[in-house]
Amino acid sequence: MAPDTAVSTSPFPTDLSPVAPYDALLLFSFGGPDGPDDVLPFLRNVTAGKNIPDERLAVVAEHYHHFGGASPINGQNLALQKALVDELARRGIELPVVWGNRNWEPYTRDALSAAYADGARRVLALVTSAYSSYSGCRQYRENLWASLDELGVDVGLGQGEHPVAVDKVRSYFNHPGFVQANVDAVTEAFESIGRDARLVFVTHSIPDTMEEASAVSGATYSAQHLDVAATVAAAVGERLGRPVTWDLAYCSRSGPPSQPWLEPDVNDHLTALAADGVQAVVLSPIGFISDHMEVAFDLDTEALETAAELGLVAVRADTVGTREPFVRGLVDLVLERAALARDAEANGPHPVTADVVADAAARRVPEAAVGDLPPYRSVCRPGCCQMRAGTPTGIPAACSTDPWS
Ligand SMILES: CC1=C(CCC(=O)O)c2cc3nc(cc4[nH]c(cc5[nH]c(cc1n2)c(C)c5CCC(=O)O)c(CCC(=O)O)c4C)C(CCC(=O)O)=C3C
Ligand SMILES: [Fe+2]
Repeated sequence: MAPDTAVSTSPFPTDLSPVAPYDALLLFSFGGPDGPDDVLPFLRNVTAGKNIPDERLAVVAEHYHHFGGASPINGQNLALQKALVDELARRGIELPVVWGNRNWEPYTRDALSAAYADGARRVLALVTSAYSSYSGCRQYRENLWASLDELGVDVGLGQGEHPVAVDKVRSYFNHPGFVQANVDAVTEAFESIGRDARLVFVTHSIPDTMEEASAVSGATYSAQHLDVAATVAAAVGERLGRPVTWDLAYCSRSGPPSQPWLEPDVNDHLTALAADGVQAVVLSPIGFISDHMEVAFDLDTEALETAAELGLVAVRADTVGTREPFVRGLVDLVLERAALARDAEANGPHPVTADVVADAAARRVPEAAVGDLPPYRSVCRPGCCQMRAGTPTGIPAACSTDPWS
């Protein structure tokens, strides 16, 4: 117990709004086509400067056309935006929530521009990806920097001068809210399958080079998933009253076949499990927060078809979507990031910007995490999550101690 005379170091002073210094929250997502005419321009946006073969693009365009040319992701982001607004209101917190995307309308720049016109000068970005890697973190931060640059020019500033300052909520893969919502969803899937089953966690594959580069600010992309998977599986086992056997598999590989990506592919893995005598599987898409195209097509269409062909009984667990523990956790993360910002302003750079904060007690603001890994950094390190280790992209990125790395 701290002595009574101790100076209060509460990260949540009562004289300030709990979200100060922020005046807007940016729900920051990938984006997806709204109709058939958007599919090709959207895919061009996504793959600009990437080494994605034309054949792969034609295949992915078909996935979208299979669903009428519209991605489910935009409706899901609107639902999450509404859930965040409701949860903030329930707590009596005033903070407008704007929605912007990297690859489709509403674009990041336009969302920031609207927030700026409404008076916002300090914006907090919440990315719809729970894990850290080039695709899940840095690429969003690069888009943020470019968008802020354009907005600066719009309002009469020069290139490199930003009218709004933006911070980012840390990668939240091991936050208790995200983990709890996954535990609930997987438990429900086991209850619905009503028999013993292998638990197969699934996430987006990435190139091996991107996996290696993801180590700069902490555990790698695959290590982050393995930690969450172990935590979720253990909690589900406790709920069911028996241990659960699990694996991690990958979906949605692209890139040329010559380039190594994380494996096993979920379809290959199901084939191997069936050959081993496994009869039933629960697929848990822990790599994704909503049922967007990777889930709707790569899992619900393709992987479930593979399972059926193999004679496997298979159920796909829900993504966290707008589940209550998840949304509550996101708002907790917003308050935590605001407390970190206030603390940094009052007491100098926060330890989150230092190299190692292994000891939870040494943190001036408590940051919740479950599993074996520490909470992820709120401010990315120089060179964090490049496309490949040791090869700077040369593209500036916001929300880092070194934007130009
Ligand atoms: C790690 C990761 C996430 C999870 C984190 C996060 O959620 O952000 C994610 C999410 C998503 N990926 C999406 C769509 C696409 N991703 C592509 C391509 C790629 N993804 C990659 C990685 C990831 N992607 C990578 C390494 C590539 C290769 C090219 C590159 O380095 O960029 C391509 C091009 C065609 C193809 O190659 O498949 C498309 C169309 C959508 C929208 C879905 C919808 O519309 O509902 C979402 C949410
Ligand atoms: Fe992707």
